[in-house]
Amino acid sequence: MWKSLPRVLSLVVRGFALTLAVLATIVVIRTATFPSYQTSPPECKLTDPDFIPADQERLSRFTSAIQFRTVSYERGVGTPQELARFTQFIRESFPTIHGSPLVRRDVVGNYSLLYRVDGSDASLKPYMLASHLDVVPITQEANWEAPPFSGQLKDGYIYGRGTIDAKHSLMGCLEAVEFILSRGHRPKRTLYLAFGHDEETSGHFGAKVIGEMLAQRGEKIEFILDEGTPVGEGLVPGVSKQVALVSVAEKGFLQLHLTVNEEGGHASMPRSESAIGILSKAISKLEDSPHPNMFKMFGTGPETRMLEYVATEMTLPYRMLTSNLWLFSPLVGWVYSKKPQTNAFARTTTALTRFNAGVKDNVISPEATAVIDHRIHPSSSVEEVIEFDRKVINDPRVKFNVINNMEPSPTSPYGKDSPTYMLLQKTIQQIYPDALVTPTFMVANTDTRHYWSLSSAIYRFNPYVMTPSDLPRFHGLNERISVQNYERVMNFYYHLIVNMDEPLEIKRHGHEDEL
Ligand SMILES: CCCCCCCC/C=C\CCCCCCCC(=O)N[C@@H](Cc1ccccc1)C(=O)O
Ligand SMILES: [Zn+2]
Ligand SMILES: [Zn+2]
Repeated sequence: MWKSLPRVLSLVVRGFALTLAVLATIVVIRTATFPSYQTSPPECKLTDPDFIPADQERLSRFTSAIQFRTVSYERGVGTPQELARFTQFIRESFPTIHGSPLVRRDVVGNYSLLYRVDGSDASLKPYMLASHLDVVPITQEANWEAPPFSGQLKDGYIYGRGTIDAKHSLMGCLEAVEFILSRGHRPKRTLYLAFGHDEETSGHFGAKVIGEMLAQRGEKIEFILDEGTPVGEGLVPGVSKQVALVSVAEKGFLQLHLTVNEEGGHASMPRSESAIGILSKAISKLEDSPHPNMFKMFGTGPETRMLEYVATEMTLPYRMLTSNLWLFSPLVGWVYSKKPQTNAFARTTTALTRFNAGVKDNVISPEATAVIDHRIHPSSSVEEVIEFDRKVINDPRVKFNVINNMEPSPTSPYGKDSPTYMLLQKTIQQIYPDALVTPTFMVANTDTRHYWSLSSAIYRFNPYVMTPSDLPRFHGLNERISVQNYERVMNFYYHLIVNMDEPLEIKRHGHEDEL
């Protein structure tokens, strides 16, 4: 028996070497032949009259919009007077829209705005551009480089709350429609503009009512475009070109309230465990036990499709990994888990957002509460997340209460078989001729959840460029947009509206059919 050992070992080594060689060959072949999902940008000239300049007048309108403190604090707690002033400002700033016989304006839920621009061909389904009037509150005001409600122009940037979330798209859409109507053009297809007033606190009194109103009218919408993912520069690992990230889906969310009630009493005679201690252990277990990494689970959802769309444009090591996700998805998953902004694409996230307990230094608190904010990966569900958390905490003294939840959204059509996605791609390439375009999903949420019944084609995209260092500006300090980006925003919506005059059909040219 011992005599045959060298032979057996040699067979094992050879078998191993052969397997490696076969795997390496497949990897190399797939890397070399991986299909490109990118199309060349369309011909277009971005010169007057096909261009909206960010001139003094338009910049000043945008600056003024930033100066309205339309803050949403909690659900149902906003700034009604500011909203009323802001909607009046909008009415006065866009006289052509507000005087046009083609435009119907409805005020919904007291402050939200719904415009309908009547197209010339009533047989075409309308489409909808969405944004919101409200903004989140300011933190650390003293640390801003320019006052947060100033709209101050500094070194080519306009500073202020709402500049990227989302008064840019609100004003950008209005500027585009004003521009088109003032040139005497009537769009072929009816267009809705839907601007909620409480998106930042879940859209319950704004977008939800708009959605219900349109549903009641029996309106079916060709496609909806809301705020969303940007044109990333340095955001997608391994890609140096700009990548326009078009979100075709949205994570779900689950806001959980955890409570522990225990006996309180005098701090001089503590029991071995307290409400605070029990809850602290529970939430630290949650933080230490991330939800499964979907790449590592050989995911096939939008998290992998997004990468495949740009695979051929990646640097060689990333290109090799991405062209061979069948083998390397665990490794890619590991890479993605290293940064918060990429980790959010890999899994359901867990954020501990509130922790409350105690009334006095020498009183043992009888109660401790915490809020957990989960954003649910498209391949998971609310039930799965609650189940996971219960197992991890494994302590019946911790009571669960669901505050707010939403299942991950349906996925909208994308790729060459979707005329609306391709129309978005074409418009993006008119503004960003060098950018790649890829479908992805939103890691945060938008008002579009109130519009699911209106359309099966819902996209979330912000037509401005963002770098990794810009991401903390969302809801954070020094929110700002460059003048160049604001100009691109206006022109993106303008080009989109013009492009919507063309028939929506699947266009196939030669070898692109093969993809
Ligand atoms: C691998 C690719 C990496 C790319 C990274 C891209 C990073 C994403 C960039 C920007 C995304 C920003 C999205 C901004 C929109 C935020 C909208 C928002 O804040 N919505 C609220 C809505 C809400 C939800 C639940 C309760 C109340 C309000 C939110 O999501 O919190
Ligand atoms: Zn927003
Ligand atoms: Zn926001």
